Amino acid sequence: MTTQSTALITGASTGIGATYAERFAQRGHDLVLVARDKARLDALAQRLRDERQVAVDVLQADLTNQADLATVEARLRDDARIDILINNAGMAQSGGFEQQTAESIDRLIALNITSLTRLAAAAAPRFAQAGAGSIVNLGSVVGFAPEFGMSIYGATKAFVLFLSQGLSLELVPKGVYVQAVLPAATRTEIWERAGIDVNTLTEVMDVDELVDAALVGFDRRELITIPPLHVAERWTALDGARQGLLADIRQAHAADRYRQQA
Ligand SMILES: NC(=O)C1=CN([C@@H]2O[C@H](COP(=O)(O)OP(=O)(O)OC[C@H]3O[C@@H](n4cnc5c(N)ncnc54)[C@H](OP(=O)(O)O)[C@@H]3O)[C@@H](O)[C@H]2O)C=CC1
Ligand SMILES: N[C@@H](C=O)C(=O)O
Repeated sequence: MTTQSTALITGASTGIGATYAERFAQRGHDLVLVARDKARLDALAQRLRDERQVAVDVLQADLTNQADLATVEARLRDDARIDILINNAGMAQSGGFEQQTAESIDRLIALNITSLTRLAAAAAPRFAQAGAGSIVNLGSVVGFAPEFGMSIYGATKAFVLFLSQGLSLELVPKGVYVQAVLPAATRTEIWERAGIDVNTLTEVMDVDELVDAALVGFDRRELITIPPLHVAERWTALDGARQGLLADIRQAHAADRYRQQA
């Protein structure tokens, strides 16, 4: 059986995921492409087989469906050729918090949080056992921006950042690389799917540029890759301030500002 490195990419039928598929095929990786739209997946798979002479499997799955998610989990657990997981599938939020329904909330969290976490959990033990493997999680700068107005979406992306930092601390000592990629507005269908005209946005990055930048971070084994952040020190300062806050936590007693004056 071939030991060719294989990348499993979720949300691979279009946008960032489809671009990751192009790039990893160019790099000679075999692929497993996951999404709901089988026709688009099949067309991309055949083109990449023809153009790049790599093996491409299509795994049609709705990652908000428990049975489909379990199928993809099993593939990650059982297929030893897969050593890269691109946890990319995601959706944005349509409307404000008050316009959300139980179903829209459940769908957003099921895709952006549950499926991403479950797939990382399916891959991590085998990667750790092998002492190798990469897990790439697609977050968003919106995870830093409650001002953006997509409160649930942004919260899902803040989750992705936190999870990636935690997984990196746990898995890097076992030889597993973890990367969180945080794009800003990037020209894909996600906007139209959320009912937003991408052409109304002032600045939008081309998807090829986003993924190529994310892969620079991947090749450098960077933990947090924020392609649109031109002042890298902003992130290091933010994360340093976070760690400073933790250092100032005194758990035994409430801070003076919360203590009733006698
Ligand atoms: N574009 C942007 O501005 C930004 C995007 N991101 C993040 O990047 C990631 C990719 O987004 P982007 O490429 O822009 O989005 P697109 O909407 O262009 O693509 C989303 C992909 O996810 C798949 N997908 C959607 N729902 C499901 C589902 N229920 N089950 C399985 N697959 C599903 C879609 O395929 P199908 O419909 O065939 O299932 C598609 O392949 C997301 O996590 C997003 O949050 C982060 C910051 C900015
Ligand atoms: N997907 C975009 C918001 O809809 C983003 O994360 O910027």
